[in-house]
Amino acid sequence: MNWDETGPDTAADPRLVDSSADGEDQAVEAALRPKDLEEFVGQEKVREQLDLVLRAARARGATADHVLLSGAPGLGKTTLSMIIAAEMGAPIRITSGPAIQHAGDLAAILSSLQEGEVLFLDEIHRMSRPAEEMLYMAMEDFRVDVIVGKGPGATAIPLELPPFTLVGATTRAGLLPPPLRDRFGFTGHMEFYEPSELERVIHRSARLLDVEIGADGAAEIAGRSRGTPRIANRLLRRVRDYAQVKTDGGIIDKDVANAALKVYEVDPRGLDRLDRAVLGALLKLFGGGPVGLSTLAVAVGEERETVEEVAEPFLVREGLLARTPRGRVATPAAWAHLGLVPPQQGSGKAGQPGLFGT
Ligand SMILES: Nc1ncnc2c1ncn2[C@@H]1O[C@H](COP(=O)(O)OP(=O)(O)OP(=O)(O)O)[C@@H](O)[C@H]1O
Repeated sequence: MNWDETGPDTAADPRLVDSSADGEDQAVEAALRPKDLEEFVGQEKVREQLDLVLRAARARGATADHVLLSGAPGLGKTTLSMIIAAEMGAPIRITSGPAIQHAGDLAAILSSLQEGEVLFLDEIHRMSRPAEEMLYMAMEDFRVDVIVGKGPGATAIPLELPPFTLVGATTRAGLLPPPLRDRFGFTGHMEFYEPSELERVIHRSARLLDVEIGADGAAEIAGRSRGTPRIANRLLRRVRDYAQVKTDGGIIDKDVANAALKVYEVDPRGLDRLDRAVLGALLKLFGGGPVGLSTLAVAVGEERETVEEVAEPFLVREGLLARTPRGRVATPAAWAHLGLVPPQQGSGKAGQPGLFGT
């Protein structure tokens, strides 16, 4: 198969393999979200542990303990928070760290919660410091002190809160200050999904979208979904479009999925045009490295941050690229993936330290 690795228009924006949600995702995701723990695919450990936490709380007639969910975007944190509310028969309020810039914003939300309500706080690590400190007391004592006035005349008015369950979500649990982390009764770490789990997600979504898909078609999409259900669902929708136009709505099999994803430039391992441009430049222009990030970014016509934050994490996770103190280095798997042969040791450019800037 002929995949183009370099070229001037390397920016694939918006990217089909980006794990954050775009407008179309948000509209469709509501329909595709599993409604209970039973329907939620994979994450066996988190599911089992959470099931115990929720059952025990229900048996006691109590509000469930606060839950922290950590993991990359698109792995199901929002979905799980909704499931927690559904399993507890409680309403849910959804907000996010960046939306709460002042302690007063948080006080307004907390004071309007109903008893037992689930408060889902996405990107909890991005909350402002004063709001975070208010949250400590709210989580522990179901109370907040609302400060009225300024300077020496300021007074704290205590406000009792109904018991509630905070579900915090973060992409990086390590960024949370320990006092906040410690106030969660349960922490679930969401892992990337196995291809077989993504196949189940795809079959389920296909049923809901009324799309006919074969086992080999689902496997083909799953393998390119970067371990992420959101990407699996998005690729399924694009393959469905292709099948609708090119095969008159025929069944999605391996060949259809393959041909569709070639059009969308998502390769068999889930790399898109930007990923392949970065990898292609590293191998073809710099002999596999080491090469500095800035040099690599110029070579693909992208910003340094785009290469570092958008392309590299997946390439590193896939074991195709390594970040070393001397610069970016391609692994043997990278050469194999692009069907190229690494230069012989000593005869080529590869492995010569400091040759390609920083
Ligand atoms: N375990 C799962 N089983 C089936 N579908 C899933 C699962 N996890 C996620 N999904 C689907 O993937 C999509 C994205 O999930 P969700 O919005 O919960 O991710 P998230 O981790 O909250 O992402 P973000 O951090 O960007 O908010 C949803 O449409 C949901 O239906």
